[in-house]
Amino acid sequence: MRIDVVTIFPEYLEPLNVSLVGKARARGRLDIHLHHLRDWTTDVHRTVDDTPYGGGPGMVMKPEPWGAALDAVLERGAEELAGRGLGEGAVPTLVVPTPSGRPFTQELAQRLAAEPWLAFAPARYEGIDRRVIEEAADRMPVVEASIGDYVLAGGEVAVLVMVEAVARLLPGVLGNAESHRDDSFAAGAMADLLEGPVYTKPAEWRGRAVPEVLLSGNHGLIARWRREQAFRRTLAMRPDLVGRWEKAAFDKHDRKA
Ligand SMILES: N#Cc1c(-c2ccc3ccn(Cc4ccc(CN5CCOCC5)cc4)c3c2)n[nH]c1N
Repeated sequence: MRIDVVTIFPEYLEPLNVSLVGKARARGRLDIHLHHLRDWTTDVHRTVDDTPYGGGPGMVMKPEPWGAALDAVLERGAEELAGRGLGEGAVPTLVVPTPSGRPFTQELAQRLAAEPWLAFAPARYEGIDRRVIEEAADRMPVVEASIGDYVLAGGEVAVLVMVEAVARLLPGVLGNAESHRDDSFAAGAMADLLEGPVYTKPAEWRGRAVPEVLLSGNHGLIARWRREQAFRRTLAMRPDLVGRWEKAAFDKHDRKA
């Protein structure tokens, strides 16, 4: 997968050089290109923002630098991907982090992980002039997404979240020991349930023992205990998911009947 990121804070994305994403890059599973938006400004001050039409708080990111930056991303990326046999005229899916976006979910991460090329447009200030998104949507798929119901100062943190969530789903990125098979929110027997508690050695620590069932070697009992713990955890932390899980479990049972 190729990923392009256009930002005025490339240093904010340093974490994409370490750990899981860093390893995926080193293994050639992920090819990330950072682009400094100010490289597409034309004034001596390298201005990227201006006052909002119609008044209101803060500043808005100017369309010209973004338009020129996205032009360059498309041109360079298409050339590189054509060189890898992805066919002429390839375009990325443009992901725009925004507080007014659709929820960034595991399902959306899985959808994006199936794409060969993503471009991220993390904004700052009050966001990007709307015409940039509309013009981009005329030439590539655009996904406007939010990582949660809280307010950040810009989109770079969201890019770190989204890239990690997508990267761990790419083939060969997670080792066997770290399967994403039982992820919360992933499809499967524990679909939509939160993970229950996990334990490792020692069997007793500061007077607290590991639940006996986990030491029993009885895999059926262990699996049942884990499902029960996952259900309890979900009921306590995310009762909104329990309904979804019950429906999925019922549908599954109903389909068998
Ligand atoms: N993903 C994600 C995000 C973001 C996010 C993502 C991208 C950008 C680019 C700029 N910002 C700052 C910003 C904050 C709030 C507002 C709304 N304004 C309405 C008028 O009153 C003032 C406030 C606009 C811009 C961003 C925030 N926040 N939270 C998420 N889950």
